[in-house]
Amino acid sequence: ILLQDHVKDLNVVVVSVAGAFRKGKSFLLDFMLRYMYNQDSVSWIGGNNEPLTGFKWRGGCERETTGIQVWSDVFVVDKPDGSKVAVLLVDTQGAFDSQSTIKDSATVFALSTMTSSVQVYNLSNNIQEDDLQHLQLFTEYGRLAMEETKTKPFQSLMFLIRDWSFPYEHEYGLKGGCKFLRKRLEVKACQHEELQNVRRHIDSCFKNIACFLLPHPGLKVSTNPHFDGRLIAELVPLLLAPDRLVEKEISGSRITCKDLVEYFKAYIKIYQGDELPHPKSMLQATAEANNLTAVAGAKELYSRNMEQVCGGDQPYMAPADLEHYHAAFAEDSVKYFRSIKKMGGEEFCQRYQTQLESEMEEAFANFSKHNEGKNIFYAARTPATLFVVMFFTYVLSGVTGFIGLSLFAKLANLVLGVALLLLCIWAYVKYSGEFREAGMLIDQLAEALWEQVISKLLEPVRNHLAWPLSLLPSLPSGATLGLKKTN
Ligand SMILES: Nc1nc2c(ncn2[C@@H]2O[C@H](COP(=O)(O)OP(=O)(O)OP(=O)(O)O)[C@@H](O)[C@H]2O)c(=O)[nH]1
Ligand SMILES: [Mg+2]
Repeated sequence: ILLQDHVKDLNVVVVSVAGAFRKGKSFLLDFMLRYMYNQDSVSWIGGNNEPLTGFKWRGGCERETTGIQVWSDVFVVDKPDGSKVAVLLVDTQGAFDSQSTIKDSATVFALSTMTSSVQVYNLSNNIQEDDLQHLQLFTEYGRLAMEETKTKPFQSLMFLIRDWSFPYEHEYGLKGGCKFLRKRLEVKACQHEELQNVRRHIDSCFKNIACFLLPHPGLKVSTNPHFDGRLIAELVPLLLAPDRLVEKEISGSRITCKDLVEYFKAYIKIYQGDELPHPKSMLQATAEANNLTAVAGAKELYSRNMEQVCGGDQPYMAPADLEHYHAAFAEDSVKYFRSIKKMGGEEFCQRYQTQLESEMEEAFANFSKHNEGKNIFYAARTPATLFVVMFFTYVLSGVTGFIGLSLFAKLANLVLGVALLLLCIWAYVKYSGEFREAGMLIDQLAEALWEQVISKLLEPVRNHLAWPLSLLPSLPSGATLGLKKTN
């Protein structure tokens, strides 16, 4: 549609209508079509007996329009300044129907707002606070997908209020609408911050904001055909008369039909990807926030308790005791988590409890490591192992040299030299903090030697001489050094 030869290089004007489902959006767009097809005629609005065709509309309670639809004819209009522009009319899927998630509704609304120069926000009866909140959510979702600019990201927004029934307070039409809107969007010092934020957000998103009050088409229409017609006849040219057309701009520059295709593709790709957060229903978002706060509070309680028994300034503690404390504190924290009132129900809450438990396990692993670091025997294990190796090879080289096996003696001496070298490197690393990878390698080597050879060799001796050798490091399993828990 947009790449036809006669339009592709013209600046584009995109008028879109969006809002909740079943509120007469497609119906209104069909009047816009009548206007565009019969622009030169004063009676463009048509007779009472002409069927209203174009974008498919119907009565009933189930949704009709799905997705985003553009009218297949792009209208070429001469503006008063002599330039030619292409006008595109866009119908959208109604928000909040029973088959769409909040994300679906937000995506349709955001995409149509991002790609239109005039967005008509179609509402019924009144502007409610939730209408503003949804507008805020949807436009924010749109803004996220666009490149960040200092200017306002979107162009014109027209609140269109159908079935306005308070003309005695604010008269029908644009003038009454703008007066009403000014009052509704006013930011007052006495307002709650939440209300102020919504209003500021909407103001920061659109360059122009207007409002039009349209009466109920019901009885008045059948008894007085000119009544409603007059207002529709007023509304449509406001949006579509040649001198009122607003060309689509993206980051400050006007775009052509051809460009619009590229923008559509790019935006759709962003919404298909995983980069954007998921817009959620109010209950879900609130429940998540409740649960996350409770998880954070419970975890904080756990960390504080653990800090008290094994924090940085506390001495080394036997791992078994530490585990004991961990179990008790974790239980307390879960109890605390469960005692906080949260929205979302049991199953939802259970998911966050599992998250809390795994976070505490993670924290415990860190506390344990920290605790092990405080054991001086653990720290001394590498040099101890190297010393044992050196001692053993020294004796071995002496004995083998004495009985004439000089090759063995030389080999033992070589190992002795390597062990000594490793010890020197290790000491340098510990002292300077440089070449930490080399230090870690030596630690690993020593640990493997200790676990695989020395501790096995020492096993029988340890069994015979239980007490003195219990001082030898045998971490991490079952060290009995450290302080006993006091109640
Ligand atoms: N009360 C009222 N009804 C209207 C108005 N305009 C149109 N309708 C009726 O609203 C019904 C739905 O019209 P559609 O144009 O199909 O509504 P829609 O918003 O496009 O609906 P979806 O495509 O499902 O989102 C039709 O029966 C129209 O006659 C209006 O201003 N007030
Ligand atoms: Mg529709």
